[in-house]
Amino acid sequence: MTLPPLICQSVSRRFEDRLAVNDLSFSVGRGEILGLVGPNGAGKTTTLRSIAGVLPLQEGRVIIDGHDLAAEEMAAKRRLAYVPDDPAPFDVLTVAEHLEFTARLFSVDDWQPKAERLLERFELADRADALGSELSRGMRQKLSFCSAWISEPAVCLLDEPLSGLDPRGIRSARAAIQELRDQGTAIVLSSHLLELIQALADRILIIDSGVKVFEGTLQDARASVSLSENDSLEEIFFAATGDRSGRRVASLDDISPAVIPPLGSDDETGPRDDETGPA
Ligand SMILES: Nc1ncnc2c1ncn2[C@@H]1O[C@H](COP(=O)(O)OP(=O)(O)OP(=O)(O)O)[C@@H](O)[C@H]1O
Repeated sequence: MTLPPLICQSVSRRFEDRLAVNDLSFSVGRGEILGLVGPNGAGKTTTLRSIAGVLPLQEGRVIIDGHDLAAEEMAAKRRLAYVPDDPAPFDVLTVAEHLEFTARLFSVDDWQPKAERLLERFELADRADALGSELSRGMRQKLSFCSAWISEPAVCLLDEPLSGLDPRGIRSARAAIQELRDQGTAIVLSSHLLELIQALADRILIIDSGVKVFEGTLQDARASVSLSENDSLEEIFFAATGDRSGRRVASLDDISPAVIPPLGSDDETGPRDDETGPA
């Protein structure tokens, strides 16, 4: 039996009286990109920050590469990389020192050649000695990519990963995301760039007001809202999230697959084969 590298089970997150994420469950399989989309304030960043352990988990369960985030925090976090929407490197560390720090933290073998390759790839090699405080917005983004990639994570969370990148950086980042997927990493890719999601994601998770409104493939979504096979994710997005009065054009609930075991399941090792998501 193989568990998906990322399992989120009934995750909820409240900020005072506002429920930002509401009973959200999904999983991401090995070598799969899950596209996370939703309107402003839908709860995408809160979801990613909860999985990454940046926000303490209030309700629900997160399992990363077989490790329960609450019970085995360090083991779970060692298998996870997170590229936040606004990366903030340490002001007093250089670019090269960031990669050394990350590599040592994650016990990466033979990290130096990997770091050099990543710096070349993301066009940071000539800024290796620059301090974090000296980096532009796009350079901080590229450094965040390098730091995530060097740990060879089982699960990678990407929050608006292309923001701030120049055209060459965008091309490199897209290729790097696909290669990471091909190496078997489970990726959650959150973005408002629906063209990016449509091009890279294997499945889509649409959330609105913290609630899942759809999980599945583009084909599933098109079928459920009677769109043609040429209709884009943008059409599906509007159908799923409705107009701003809250009205949904169509319900997509019926085709959202249940892929994880119920909370409190007796089988702590996870779901049976026939209950798991894509392997
Ligand atoms: N630290 C916080 N304190 C209070 N409320 C918060 C905090 N972080 C997020 N929220 C609220 O939680 C809800 C979800 O925010 P979140 O940033 O997760 O949305 P998002 O889908 O990432 O939005 P966007 O697309 O605009 O980035 C919003 O109502 C937001 O105001």
